Amino acid sequence: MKDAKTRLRRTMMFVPGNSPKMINSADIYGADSLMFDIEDSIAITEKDTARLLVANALKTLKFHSETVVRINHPTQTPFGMDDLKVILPAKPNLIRLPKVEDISEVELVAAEIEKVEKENGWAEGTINIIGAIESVKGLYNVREICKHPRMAAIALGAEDFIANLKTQRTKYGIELYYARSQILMAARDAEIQCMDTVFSDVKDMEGFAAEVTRSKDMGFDGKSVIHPKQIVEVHRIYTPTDIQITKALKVLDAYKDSIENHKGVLAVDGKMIDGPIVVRAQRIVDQAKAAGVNVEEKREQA
Ligand SMILES: CC(=O)SCCNC(=O)CCNC(=O)[C@H](O)C(C)(C)COP(=O)(O)OP(=O)(O)OC[C@H]1O[C@@H](n2cnc3c(N)ncnc32)[C@H](O)[C@@H]1OP(=O)(O)O
Ligand SMILES: O=C([O-])CC(=O)C(=O)O
Ligand SMILES: [Mg+2]
Repeated sequence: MKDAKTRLRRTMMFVPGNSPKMINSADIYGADSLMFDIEDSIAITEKDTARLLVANALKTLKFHSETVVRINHPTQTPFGMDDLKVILPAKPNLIRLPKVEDISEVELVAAEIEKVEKENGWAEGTINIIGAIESVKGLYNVREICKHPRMAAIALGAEDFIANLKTQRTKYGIELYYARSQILMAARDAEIQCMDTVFSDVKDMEGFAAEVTRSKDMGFDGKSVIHPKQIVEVHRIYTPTDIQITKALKVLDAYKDSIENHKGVLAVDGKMIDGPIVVRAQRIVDQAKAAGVNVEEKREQA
């Protein structure tokens, strides 16, 4: 479970669960997580087919990416509990609980997971939950929701959220600023991850890059995406630059030296280094390593 709360999740790509073609090729695009959808991209008449297709894919295909299944809501729709019955035995890494509004909904899904883990002799925490806040009511309960032990991450579902807010999405996202901030604070307080919502215009790569940069700067761990070409852009934005990495290494090396040699206040390139700077430097190095950067090579180049 520890890994579920910390693993690299820069991108989580939605894959419609009724498309064998997209399901079969999804793993080649290098998303950190793949989210097979049986909720809003699937028509009511296709729910049974999508559920079975996704379960079958999970059982028979090998995935490098983390696997996530977005179920239908377990109490607000007649499909959610059946989704769990079919999907859980196929052992996805995470269940995406959409439109979550209350801790009781997380408890309901968690109880089903626990049952299936026990039946199969799997370790506790084999399957975890990512919730999606998609309404004001959900936002008001987000702190309690994030603290459930099965929760690995929380996400914003902006399309539904703005419908509930009775507004529209703007270029700068002012209408989502409060929700994004609140969800982030709740995630950090609960020590789980936080994913930003989809950007639906796949043609507008400039607008997409601007939104990803803003949400990364706010503190989000990653972005939900709907098309393979969005993956490359998010990974580029989320991977620290060479300059950031070498600077961070310098800070960490100086800090290590000051601890080992009992030195007092230290400075790097004329700038005083204190606790929070060391923490941020460590995060940059961790992010670079997680993204596959050879950090030792950068140290040699520094
Ligand atoms: C508000 C919400 O709930 S959002 C979440 C629900 N929405 C979704 O799940 C939508 C996911 N995305 C998609 O279905 C598609 O990207 C669409 C419909 C938007 C566009 O699809 P296409 O017109 O096929 O896009 P395009 O032709 O550019 O695709 C290029 C390739 O990427 C593949 N691809 C595109 N999107 C995806 C995806 N999400 N997952 C896997 N493969 C994909 C296509 O199959 C195609 O493969 P090919 O080159 O082997 O033929
Ligand atoms: O969770 C997401 O990003 C997609 C979604 O369902 C929404 O925006 O309503
Ligand atoms: Mg939604």
